[in-house]
Amino acid sequence: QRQPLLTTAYYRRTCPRFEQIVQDTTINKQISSPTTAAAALRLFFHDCFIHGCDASVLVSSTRFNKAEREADINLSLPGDGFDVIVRAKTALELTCPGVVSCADILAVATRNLVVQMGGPFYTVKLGRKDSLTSRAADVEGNLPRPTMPMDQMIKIFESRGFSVQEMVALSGAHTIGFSHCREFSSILYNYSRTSQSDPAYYPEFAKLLRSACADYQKNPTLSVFNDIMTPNKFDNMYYKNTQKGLGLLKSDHALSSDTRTKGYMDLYSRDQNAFFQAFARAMEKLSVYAVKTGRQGEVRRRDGAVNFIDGEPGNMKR
Ligand code: HEM
Ligand SMILES: [Ca+2]
Ligand SMILES: [Ca+2]
Repeated sequence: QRQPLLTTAYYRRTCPRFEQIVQDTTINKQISSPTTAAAALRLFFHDCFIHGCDASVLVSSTRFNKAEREADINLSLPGDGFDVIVRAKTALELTCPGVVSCADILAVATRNLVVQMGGPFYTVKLGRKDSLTSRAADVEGNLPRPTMPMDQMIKIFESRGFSVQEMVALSGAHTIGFSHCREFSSILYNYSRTSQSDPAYYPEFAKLLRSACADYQKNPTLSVFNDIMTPNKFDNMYYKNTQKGLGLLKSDHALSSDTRTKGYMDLYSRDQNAFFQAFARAMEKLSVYAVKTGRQGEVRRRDGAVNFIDGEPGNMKR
């Protein structure tokens, strides 16, 4: 696929305060809701892997269309991730109406929030257009699940041009944020530390998780930190944890035992600089993955709705 032309100067004349407005919004939002950074980072990943970084994940369902947001895997995306984008969009529409795409806001907000958590800076080029469609049916099978075989996880990344090493680097995102108990609880029982395919939980950690999640079937909102050591800091602790049996998801354990990924997990657990460099480069690459320019998309008036669909109520006319 041809790489469309994005530039860092895209809004320099049409919306010179773009960067400042997004920056003010992410800082205020992260202070009032500390879960925002992880929420936005996962939201961004789930957007980019489905038809590129085009804010398709932000679209709400209508009577006529079940949108990506309502795909099963996206139901757990927290409201704070959507809210920070809506806030920036609202401020930007007051300053430079109809100019800045939701896709650009999501890309820059995510980068800012990663940096605010202590993670590496990377350049985000601008000029993405927003998608004209969003379909829940396009999601399943195109995002990794914790119980997927490694072959399939690798395929999902490689089919989008991301190497095994880049997959491992991007997974370091699990250094922040939460997972719901239902995502890993079934493997907390009856696992064997010696079986190749079972996760090698440190026994005391498994015990802790079993008690934290004991009630999860009655209370599906129960969740735990992805990184129990430094949950609110973007660092390489995710890799150190998984090596010690403190990985949370089955996929985290798989990455540290599979021969194709283990070497990179070792490298990033030893060397935070190597991780930061690889993560920054992979995020920069992710942020331009399959983006839409020109007439392939539009600048939405609101994040949650495409501007006009024939005969569809609830959407603004052009
Ligand atoms: C490699 C395969 C991956 C799998 C199987 C996976 C799976 C998951 C699952 C099941 C959760 C818990 C969601 C919940 O219960 O609410 C989660 C959380 C998260 N994932 Fe991943 N993920 C993967 C890769 C990635 C990548 C590449 C990124 C970003 C670059 C990412 C960023 C996050 C973040 C930030 C959270 C925390 C979300 C929050 O706190 O709201 N993940 N992931
Ligand atoms: Ca998308
Ligand atoms: Ca951490």
